[in-house]
Amino acid sequence: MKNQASVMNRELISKALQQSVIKLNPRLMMKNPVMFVVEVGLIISILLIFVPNAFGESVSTGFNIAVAVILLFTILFANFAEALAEGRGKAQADSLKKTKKEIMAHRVDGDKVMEVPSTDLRKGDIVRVSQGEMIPGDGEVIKGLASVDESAITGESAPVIKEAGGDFSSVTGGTMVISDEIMIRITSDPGESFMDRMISLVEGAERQKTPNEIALNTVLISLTIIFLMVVVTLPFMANYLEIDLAVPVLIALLVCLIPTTIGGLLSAIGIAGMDRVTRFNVLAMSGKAVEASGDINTIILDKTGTITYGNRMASEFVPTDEHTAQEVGYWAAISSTYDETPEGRSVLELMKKQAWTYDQELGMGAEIIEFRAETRMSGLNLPDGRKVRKGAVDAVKNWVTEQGGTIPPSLQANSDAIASAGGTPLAVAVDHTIYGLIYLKDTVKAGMKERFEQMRSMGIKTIMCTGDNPLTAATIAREAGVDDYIAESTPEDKIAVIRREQAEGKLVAMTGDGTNDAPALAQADVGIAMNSGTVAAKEAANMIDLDSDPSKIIEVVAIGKQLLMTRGSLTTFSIANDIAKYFAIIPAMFMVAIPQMQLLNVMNLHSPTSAILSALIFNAVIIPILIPLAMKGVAYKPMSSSRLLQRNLFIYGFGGVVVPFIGIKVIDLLIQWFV
Ligand SMILES: Nc1ncnc2c1ncn2[C@@H]1O[C@H](COP(=O)(O)OP(=O)(O)OP(=O)(O)O)[C@@H](O)[C@H]1O
Ligand SMILES: [K+]
Ligand SMILES: [Mg+2]
Repeated sequence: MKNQASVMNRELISKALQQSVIKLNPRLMMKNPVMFVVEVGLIISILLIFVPNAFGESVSTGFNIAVAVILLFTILFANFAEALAEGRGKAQADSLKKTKKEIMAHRVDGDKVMEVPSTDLRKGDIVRVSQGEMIPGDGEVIKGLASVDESAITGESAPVIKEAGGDFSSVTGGTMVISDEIMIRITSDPGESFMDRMISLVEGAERQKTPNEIALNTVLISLTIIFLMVVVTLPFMANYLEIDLAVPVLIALLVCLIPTTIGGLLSAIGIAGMDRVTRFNVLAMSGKAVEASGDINTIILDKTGTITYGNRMASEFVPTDEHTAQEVGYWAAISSTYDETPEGRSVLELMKKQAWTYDQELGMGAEIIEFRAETRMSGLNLPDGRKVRKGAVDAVKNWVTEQGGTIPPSLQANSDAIASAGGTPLAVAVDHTIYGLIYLKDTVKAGMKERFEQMRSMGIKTIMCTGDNPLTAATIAREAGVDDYIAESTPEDKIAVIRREQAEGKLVAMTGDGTNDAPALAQADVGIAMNSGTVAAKEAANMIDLDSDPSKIIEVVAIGKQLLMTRGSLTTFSIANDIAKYFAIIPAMFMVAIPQMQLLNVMNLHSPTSAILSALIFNAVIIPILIPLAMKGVAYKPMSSSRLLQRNLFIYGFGGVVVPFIGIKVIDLLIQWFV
């Protein structure tokens, strides 16, 4: 994603110009009712050029042609805004498509290995990928460990470790294995891969109007209908005053009154917002998620892999009372014989590093108790009847007590010492005896404290939710600088926290990487999964951060706020504008018949004709003038939302009334020699 198409290059502009003409098709136009009304006006005014008396009172052919030309440009400008916004996504999609090529995969069928094209792979297929080979499809590592170059999708050149079991098990098609060998279970059918989704996303194929946009559109349509009724009834009232109003004049009045500025820019604003998120290397699955992030009050983060680097490694075996470190290591290793999680394998690595041995045969034929977030334990039930466990200290304590064992006196102090240093203690037990602890080390990602400080200044509360013990949680929470934390939380607890906040009327974002985070990611208003995380997490989320940086939420929130502000500001501006145009046109229409109307001609415009045309020209050119603002968004500074609102109301409301007076006057001065 980092190899972006430059913001405005020649090719982009020429394609957008083409699209602006193609979009004149009334069937496409109908999707934007405000601009569709302008198009109907255009058709009528063209008709009047050829049949001037079609609706009675006629005006000069020159005026008729002028109105038609200005209306045509009004529509073209609006189309251009939308096409330009869409064009950037299309250019990105094209460059992504180029990286997508067909490759050969080694599909494993039982003990046969078959060479098949990647397009033949289906969900559930198992493939083997070795050093130097491209990963043929999205999937989950089921065996082995490899370093993978994901720069094709993330733009990040440093390789990442992918391994079975843990939160780093998901792989993406099109990325490259640069060392070792892994077995992968394919998780997507052809055409539904991550890359496919990414392409259709940036291409805008999946773009749907957000609820906010639909609401605003409804307001704009209502305004249009109201003004349409006003303009249609106007001739009857005028008739009563014995004034004849020509149809082209009425069309010009209508187009000036209806909210064409925001109507023309609305979809460009939305598309550009999505595009800005993508440029921060975040994939948003819907515009709704981007908008919601602008109003986020609370952010829930998981600890391991989100706030910390997540490579929780065994660094020491700590015995209790009469036991030795070797004994702890021995039983920790036995319990980890089949534990494919990074924590489990790091135990075996620490044994190797210490050059301590254990009976590798002992675990053979044992019943495997896999690690689960709910039990927070893993281990084996040995064939000889002994049960070996390792896991969160409180979980193992409960398990030992249930079997009638006692808790060694020194356990608590040792475990507290590890936890207060920010480490995770895992207790190791066989039946009713606790041998000691495994010290799992992890570190807080760099720069977290400053980032959480920034969130606080944006008025966002941060809560860390972890399955870890309270002491470790407290230490990491302090180190990272989050506002609040919840320890020993199960997946259900994470959802409960989100629901509690939502019940208070708050909008909640959740970041996470694990399968156990998936339900919470789905429950949150904005769920951001780390790209390093599991397939389940990525599927449940409505955004994926390709850089796996949880503090990226700051940028996403800023973009969301900016999107909402831009839309609000331009709507205010557009409607304020129309008031000024009203003052230009209404006096002009009645001036000839009612000389007193001259009083209302506050702008002292040259003639009725030039007044109407100036207003109409201003109405058209304001659209392209505002395109850069619609695309870039109005500037966002972290401050309270009420102050922001006041500031924007002043700039865009007051500015919206004043600017047209000046603009129309200038245009009037310029065209007075022609009319
Ligand atoms: N392989 C394992 N075997 C036994 N116990 C484990 C294993 N891995 C983790 N644990 C224990 O289970 C607890 C919960 O782990 P898990 O990774 O599910 O936490 P979590 O809820 O995702 O929170 P976070 O990711 O923020 O730490 C850990 O704190 C640890 O005590
Ligand atoms: K208008
Ligand atoms: Mg986790």
